Amino acid sequence: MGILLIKINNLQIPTLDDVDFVGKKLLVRIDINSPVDPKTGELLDDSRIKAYIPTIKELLEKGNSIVLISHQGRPGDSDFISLNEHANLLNKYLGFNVEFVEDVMGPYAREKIKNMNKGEIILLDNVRFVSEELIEAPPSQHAKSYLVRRLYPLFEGYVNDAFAASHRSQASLVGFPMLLKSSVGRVMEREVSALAKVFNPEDFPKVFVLGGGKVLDSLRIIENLVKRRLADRILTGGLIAELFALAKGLDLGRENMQILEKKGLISLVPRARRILLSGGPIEIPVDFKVEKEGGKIVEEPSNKVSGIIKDIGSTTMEIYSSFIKDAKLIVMRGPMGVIEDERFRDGSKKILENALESQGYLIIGGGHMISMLGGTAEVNSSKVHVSTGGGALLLFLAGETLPALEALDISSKEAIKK
Ligand SMILES: Nc1ncnc2c1ncn2[C@@H]1O[C@H](COP(=O)(O)OP(=O)(O)O)[C@@H](O)[C@H]1O
Ligand SMILES: O=C(OP(=O)(O)O)[C@H](O)COP(=O)(O)O
Repeated sequence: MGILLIKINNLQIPTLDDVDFVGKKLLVRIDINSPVDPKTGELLDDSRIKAYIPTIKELLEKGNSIVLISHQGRPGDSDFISLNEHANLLNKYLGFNVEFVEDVMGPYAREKIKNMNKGEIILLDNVRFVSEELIEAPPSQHAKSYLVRRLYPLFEGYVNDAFAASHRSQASLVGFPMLLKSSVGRVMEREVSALAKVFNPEDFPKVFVLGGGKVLDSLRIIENLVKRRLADRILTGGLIAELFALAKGLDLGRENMQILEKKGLISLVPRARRILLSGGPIEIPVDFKVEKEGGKIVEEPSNKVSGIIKDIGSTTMEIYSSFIKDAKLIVMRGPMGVIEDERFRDGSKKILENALESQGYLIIGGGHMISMLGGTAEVNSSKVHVSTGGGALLLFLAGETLPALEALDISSKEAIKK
C-alpha cells in the first residue's frame, strides 16, 4: 500500500494515490442518484453526474477499463428509475461513449464485463433493481451476497466514490471491499478532506437547516447533533418540520395526518418528542404555505392548518433568515417544501439566498437543495462547500462512522490477504 491514506475517526482509507490501479479492470461505485420530475420522469439536476467526470477520466487515462455501478431512488417511489438517461449525460460530459448495460449481475452484464477492452467504460443499471442491495447488513454478510459473488471475480479492484451513499451498509458499498483491493475515488477524497477543514465544531453559532422527505435519516442526524451539542439552532422544513410540529402538540389537520400516516411517520413522533424534551434546539415553522381543496394556495399559521402543507410560510422565511444571517456556520440539507412544483419553491429559494449572502460559511448538501443552486459556477468556493452528499454529509459532520468508509478501512487492513 502507498502512503497517502486519509485518516478520519481512526479509520485509514486508501486514496487512488495509494493503489496501483493502472491497466486494471475496476468496479467503480458512484452515486448518481438524482432528483426526478415525478410528472415527466426527467432528471432535474445533473450535478452528481458531472462530479464524477474527474475520477472517471483519471482512471481511464491510467489505462483501466471501468464499470460504473450506482443506485437511483427507492422501490415504490417515482424516482426509482433506470439509469439510461444518466448514461446519456455521462456520455455528454465525458465526450466519449459510455456503454449502458440494461442489467446488473445477470449473464448479459457479466458477458459484457468479461469482454471489455482496455479504456472502455460501462454503466450498469440501477443496482437497487437487485433486492439484496436494499438490505442493511455488515460487510462480511454482504460479501456473501449473490450480487457481490457474481460480480467480484470479474474485477481486479474496487473504487468507492459514492460519498452520498456512504451512510448505507449495502452490498455494492460494503461487500466488494471485503474481496477486492479497494480505494476511495476523488469525489469521496475531496469531501472528507474538505469537510474536515471547513467544519470547525468550535465555530459559533452553528445553524442547521434540515428539510426534505427522508424523515428517518433526519431524525438520526438530529439525535446525533443534539447528543454531541453540535448545533445552536436546527431550523426544520419539509416533512421533518411536520413531525416536530406534531411532537410539540400542534394539530396539522386531517389531510396532513393521513399523509404522514401513509408514510409511516406518526410512529416517529415519540422519538421527536424525546429530542425536544432533551433540550434539542429545534425550531419549527410558525406558518405554512398550504394547498386547499380545489387547488387554492394560502398561508396558514401552524396552529390553524387546514390545507395540505407544501412549503414554509413567509413569516417563517423571515424568522429563519434572521437566524441564518447571524450564523458563523450554516449547514443546509433537504428543501423546505415540494420544490418540484414551481408554486412551492419560495421557502427553499429565500433560505438559500440568505445563506449565500450571509457572512457565515455555508455547507450545502442533498440533491434537491443543490438543484436550487442552478449550477455551482457562481458560488464563491471560499465561503461555500457544495457537497455531493445529503444524509451522509450530515452524519459525517455529526461524528458518525460511515459504514462504506469503515469497509474500506477493513479492506486496507486485510489487503495483505488479497
Ligand atoms: N411538506 C412536504 N410534503 C411532502 N414532501 C415534501 C415536503 N417538503 C419537501 N418534500 C419533498 O422532499 C423531497 C426531497 O427530500 P430529500 O430527498 O430528503 O432531499 P435531498 O435529496 O436534498 O437530500 C422532495 O421530493 C420534496 O418534494
Ligand atoms: O441521495 C442520497 O441521499 P440524500 O438524499 O441524503 O442526499 C443518496 O443517494 C442515498 O440514497 P438513499 O437515501 O435512498 O439511500
